Amino acid sequence: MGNLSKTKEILKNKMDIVPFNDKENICIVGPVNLPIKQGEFQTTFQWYTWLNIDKQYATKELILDAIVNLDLASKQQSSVLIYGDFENRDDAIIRMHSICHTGDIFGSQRCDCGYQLHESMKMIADHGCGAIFYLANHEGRGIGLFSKSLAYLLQEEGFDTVEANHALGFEDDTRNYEEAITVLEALRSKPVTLITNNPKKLKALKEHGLLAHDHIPLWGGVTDTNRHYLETKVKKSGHIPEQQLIV
Ligand SMILES: Nc1nc2c(ncn2[C@@H]2O[C@H](COP(=O)(O)OP(=O)(O)OP(=O)(O)O)[C@@H](O)[C@H]2O)c(=O)[nH]1
Repeated sequence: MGNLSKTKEILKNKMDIVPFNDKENICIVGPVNLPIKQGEFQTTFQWYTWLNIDKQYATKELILDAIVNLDLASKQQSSVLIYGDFENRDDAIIRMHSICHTGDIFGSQRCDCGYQLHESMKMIADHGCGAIFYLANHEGRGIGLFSKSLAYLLQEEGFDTVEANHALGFEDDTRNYEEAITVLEALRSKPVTLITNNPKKLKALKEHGLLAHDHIPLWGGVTDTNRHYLETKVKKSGHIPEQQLIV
């Protein structure tokens, strides 16, 4: 303990650097053993997190030296929970979950995000092999938390979720899945089955040749306060209704 070069050797064994774009690499760290308990549901996932980092930090050593000065707490990172033999098993199921501060953390009933997060974690553990990507730069379908609160204020005046985004000058959905797909490709090369109702997510994976034929729909957690939001997903955002099961 306390020997700096030994500490770095331990950490470097759990780090992987993969190219992302012209300016950045992605540094993936893990697996970290993560026992979790949510009510009756209790299991252990293998947790990986990742950092988009300027290519000037080209080695693990340079990254480890830089982290104290990079103000990482103000740039929230994404992560992924893995269950089972994710690299090798043929039939892995995954969810690409967009962060929802209000739904996932506070249990907001304005949306179905908290339900989808917890339900998909259970589905993956029950299935025996899969991953849940928790995407930190997707808040409010890509508009950010502050803007989402403005959108909610407009919704209280009668706008639906899509109209509120447009009224603020945003697209309905500005999310991008390239970063998560790069990490997925580092963890596994075989196709996956996606837990989603969202055809844009299916399209993103399909373009990378990573999509198994079927998808797994995830409707539920409907309340009086999120029913209109869920209906708007189908009517305006193109989400696949409950009864239509094949891509
Ligand atoms: N702008 C905006 N974002 C919202 C609202 N309600 C939830 N969100 C965000 O929407 C994201 C979840 O997206 P959804 O479209 O509900 O679901 P999805 O991820 O596209 O599709 P599924 O995989 O089927 O769940 C999260 O980032 C939430 O923060 C809202 O009223 N306005």
